[in-house]
Amino acid sequence: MPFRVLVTDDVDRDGVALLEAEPQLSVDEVPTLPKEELLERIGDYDAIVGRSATKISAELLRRAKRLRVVGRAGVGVDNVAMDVATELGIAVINAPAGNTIAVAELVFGVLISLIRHLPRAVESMRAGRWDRSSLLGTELLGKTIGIVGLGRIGSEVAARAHAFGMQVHAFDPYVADARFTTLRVHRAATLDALLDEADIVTVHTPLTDETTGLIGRRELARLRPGGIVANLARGGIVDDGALAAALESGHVKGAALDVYVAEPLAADSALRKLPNVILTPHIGASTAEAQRNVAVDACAAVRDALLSNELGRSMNVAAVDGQWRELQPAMLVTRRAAAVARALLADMGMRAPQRLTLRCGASLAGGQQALLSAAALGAIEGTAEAERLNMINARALAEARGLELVVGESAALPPLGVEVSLRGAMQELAVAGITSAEGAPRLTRIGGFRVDVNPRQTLIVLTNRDVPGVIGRVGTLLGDAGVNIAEYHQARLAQGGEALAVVSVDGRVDAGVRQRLCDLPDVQSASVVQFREA
Ligand SMILES: NC(=O)c1ccc[n+]([C@@H]2O[C@H](COP(=O)([O-])OP(=O)(O)OC[C@H]3O[C@@H](n4cnc5c(N)ncnc54)[C@H](O)[C@@H]3O)[C@@H](O)[C@H]2O)c1
Ligand SMILES: O=C(O)CC[C@@H](O)C(=O)O
Repeated sequence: MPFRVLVTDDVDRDGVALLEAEPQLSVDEVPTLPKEELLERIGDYDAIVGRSATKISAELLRRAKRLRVVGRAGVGVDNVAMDVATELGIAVINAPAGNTIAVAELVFGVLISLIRHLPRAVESMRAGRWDRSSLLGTELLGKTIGIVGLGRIGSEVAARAHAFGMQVHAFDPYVADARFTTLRVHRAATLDALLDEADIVTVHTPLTDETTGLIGRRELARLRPGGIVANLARGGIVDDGALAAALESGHVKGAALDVYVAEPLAADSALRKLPNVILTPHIGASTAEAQRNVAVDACAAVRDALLSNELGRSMNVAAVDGQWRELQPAMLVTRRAAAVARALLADMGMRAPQRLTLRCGASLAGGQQALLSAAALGAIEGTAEAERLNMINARALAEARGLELVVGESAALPPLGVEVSLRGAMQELAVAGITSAEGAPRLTRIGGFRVDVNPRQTLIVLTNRDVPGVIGRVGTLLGDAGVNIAEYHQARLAQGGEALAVVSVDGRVDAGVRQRLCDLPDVQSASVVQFREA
């Protein structure tokens, strides 16, 4: 059955066409739906793609029993209940870069409109007047622009501000000095320092707890008299009430707003009546180029997530710096190692490990967070509802069970090696593996035993006394049970001592066969690890 994708909010055609081109995808394109209708329909879809108009609420996500992917043709995901999506294992994919230029250009559009009184000039001409004297403006040249948030858009605003001959200052505690230097931007040590210097303040941060009300009454008062404020980022970063008061008192000379706490802005909002304010209806990203860019970007990523389980672009899966495909073998061996450790400990009577420690070789350092998700997945799969368990929610689910997750690099491992260690109150077991560019991933160590086996389909792990005849008896028993052996690796610590065998077999091994293995002479334990599909 094809995956069903609901596309809404006027996502650009070029993006939708990418989805429609796939025979395995069935696409329904609808205008922005009223909340109740969307709640009714969402249960039929595997993915939804939209812009900011459709609210992907917790209620909607919980109704969406099939949903695997939310695609956002744009940057902001403040319309998506991200925590709930993560809890349910639903990937949230956005298009972070495609509308950067559109917003940066609009910043200068609205600033020049403000300081040259363009709306009044146009209006006066339409009214048949010739009011040149009341339309005396000011210039950008030589003025100081204070950029709050030197990310994608803030950086493009900085580049354009230079072109206008402005002094460019910015405040962004999360951006390194080197970036300020490259962009030729003066770093303000604090927001207050920025406000002290700026003639124009423009915000380009996300809306977070920290940035809500970032520019409030105190900050506006700090701005020099006659200052200008622009918010084309998210409603609420600039406190509208405080801004209105500062504009009415004349302390702030002008403001430009494209975004509002509640959108659409109420028809009777007091903001609409403020003097010298340019209001636009959230059109920062509304250029043909930007809409095409974000639609193509988001739809391609949604397609790949559905058809190839490619989650590297998902915001709520651990970041892997664009190396999702390259990390697949390492993720697989990590997940398998964790599954083996969990199964062996469970057979020793320890079903609730308290701590999972993942160590990665040097070449896997950039993928540590994704690999930790893979380890968490391996550690709980088989004991959680498979339908809803994936790389996105595995860590949250594991932690909810009290499993502490730790990851770090280890110089003792080969560059492409991993080791998953699970620890309970009394026992600890480490399972190591390795991946290579060419071959299949291999498990290389179980506890103290060196092994060499490809963890595919089903693994039987036996402990036995190192005496003659055990391998033959195991082989015969499995053969009689119709279980085909793919690989058999026998390891021992010392001749005649304890030995461990890992047997990779095709298909399933039932409880009866396992019991008969346990009952064989000289076999001390037999565990069966049935791997889930990758
Ligand atoms: N008006 C529109 O149509 C439109 C379109 C696109 C993006 N946006 C909004 O613009 C904003 C910026 O987008 P972007 O793509 O540049 O994001 P980005 O993530 O590239 O940059 C955001 C920057 O804000 C900084 N930041 C975070 N918290 C901060 C704080 N407390 N103080 C100072 N800096 C802080 C971050 O370090 C980062 O550098 C977002 O809110 C986005 O939703 C609006
Ligand atoms: O046009 C839109 O859908 C919103 C654009 C913008 O705010 C974004 O978050 O990308």
